[in-house]
Amino acid sequence: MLVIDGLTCRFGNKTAVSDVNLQIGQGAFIGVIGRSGAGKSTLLRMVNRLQESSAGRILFEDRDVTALKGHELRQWRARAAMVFQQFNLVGRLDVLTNVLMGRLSGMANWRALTKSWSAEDKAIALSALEQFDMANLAAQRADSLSGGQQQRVAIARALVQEPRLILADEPIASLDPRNTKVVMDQLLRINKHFGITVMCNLHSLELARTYCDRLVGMAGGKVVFDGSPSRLTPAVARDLYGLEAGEVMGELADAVPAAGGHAPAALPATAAPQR
Ligand SMILES: Nc1ncnc2c1ncn2[C@@H]1O[C@H](COP(=O)(O)OP(=O)(O)OP(=O)(O)O)[C@@H](O)[C@H]1O
Repeated sequence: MLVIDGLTCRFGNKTAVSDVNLQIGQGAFIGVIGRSGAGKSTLLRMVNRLQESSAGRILFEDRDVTALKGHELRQWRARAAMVFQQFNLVGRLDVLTNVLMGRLSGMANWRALTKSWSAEDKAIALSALEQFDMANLAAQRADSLSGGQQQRVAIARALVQEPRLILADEPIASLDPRNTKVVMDQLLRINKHFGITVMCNLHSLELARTYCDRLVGMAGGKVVFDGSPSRLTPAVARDLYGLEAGEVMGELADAVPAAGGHAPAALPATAAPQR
């Protein structure tokens, strides 16, 4: 269980994330939705501790993640693997080495410094590539791959970190529709097969409704919707996205009522299904 308790992040006078409270059971697939600037990235980055919080706590299986330092913090960052919109691979290195980077946190210092991978680490990395039908690309430079292939390598790298949680920050924002489906299917497979919790920031509500079992809607740094995708009605979308609602709702756009006819402001955060 991941517990986010009163989590807040301020940048100077700006409150990017304000008093967020969530309880997320192991194995959930959570979509974090909301317009640009709502605080989605900051929330995910705080969970990984890439971004320090200004107030509040993060607990994972009753352990206070917000207090971790040094080796324990590095281990947490491996257990809560990030997947980024821009993949964050090392382009000049081959695919296998990029995946092996996911093993660094568990390696002895001398091995990590000299990048002398053990036979076991190589086997784990190759097996991760095989799972996604990418073993044939192991020797290719990462920057020679398409965007979709690079994101699949990044997810393989996340998987060899032996994560309990994958934090995917708009993972398909740079991809075409075909690769979007491949990458989302890959995240779903990891979620279902290994029981790894996924928290995924998504711009498209259509995708969020298709893949996620729970949606967390943010506006102005606060959670304003928390519930199952079926409860994400056009009216809720309008509250979250305003005039952009039609654009992000995809095939449901026609059902979105005309602007101005709906009460704005924050919705009450609702009791969410906990798994
Ligand atoms: N390092 C930073 N310094 C100052 N302000 C920041 C920083 N990071 C984020 N912000 C601000 O915090 C707010 C939330 O940003 P965040 O990136 O979390 O939103 P988001 O919902 O992920 O948006 P997007 O979908 O555009 O990525 C924004 O107003 C943003 O400008």
